[in-house]
Amino acid sequence: MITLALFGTSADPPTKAHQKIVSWLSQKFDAVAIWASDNPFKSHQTPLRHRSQMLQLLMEDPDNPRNNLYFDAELSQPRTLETVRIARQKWPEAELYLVIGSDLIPQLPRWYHVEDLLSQVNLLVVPRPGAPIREPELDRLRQMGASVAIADLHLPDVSSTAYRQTQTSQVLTPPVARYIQRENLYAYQDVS
Ligand SMILES: Nc1ncnc2c1ncn2[C@@H]1O[C@H](COP(=O)(O)OP(=O)(O)OP(=O)(O)O)[C@@H](O)[C@H]1O
Ligand SMILES: O=C(O)c1ccc[n+]([C@@H]2O[C@H](COP(=O)([O-])O)[C@@H](O)[C@H]2O)c1
Repeated sequence: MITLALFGTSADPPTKAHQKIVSWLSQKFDAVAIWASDNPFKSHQTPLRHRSQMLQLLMEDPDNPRNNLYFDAELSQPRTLETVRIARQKWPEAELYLVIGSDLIPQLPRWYHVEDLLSQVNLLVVPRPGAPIREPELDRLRQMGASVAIADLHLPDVSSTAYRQTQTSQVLTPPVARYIQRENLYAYQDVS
């Protein structure tokens, strides 16, 4: 049995935090599957094909020495239950760990068929600055059948939203910043 981490993101755009998460997972798990997807709860500023391209650029980082990262466009489903169904077909021998930041804990009970989802994966929560992990919320997930672990990982306080609002390229990895410049994405538009 191998351990497989599943990390999906809207990647609009992917930041240095996403990069750190992927590097850490690559060191801790036998294999890591990543994908960019549309989020049923959000609208996105950039077409999925660009977000997928930018996410793949994270894999070029020399901090990812292990050859165990898989970008997989077939996993790119808005509903994670569908992603997990596909992952189970592809890696039938794997124990699955669904990775989410702690900011997603309060909304997880509203995900599509969440109890079915939680019965098929372990949950690995990555602490996010500004999103404290509250025990009652974890208990609620456990009551829904979740097996929860907390990652021992310290991440920068950066977000895709902050990038979209300020275009501060320090929150991006250099290949992603170059891609955005080349494709002229997230161009500042003053509509006032
Ligand atoms: N700085 C961070 N620390 C911890 N987890 C993070 C961080 N940034 C993103 N994540 C986690 O990575 C996953 C994908 O995040 P997402 O692509 O939505 O980034 P985001 O910065 O939250 O985007 P947006 O600002 O557009 O909502 C989610 O599980 C999220 O919780
Ligand atoms: O399955 C759901 O109902 C569901 C609801 C919201 C978000 N998700 C998934 O959660 C992952 C992270 O989303 P995001 O926007 O926080 O990067 C991404 O793969 C989404 O498809 C899934």
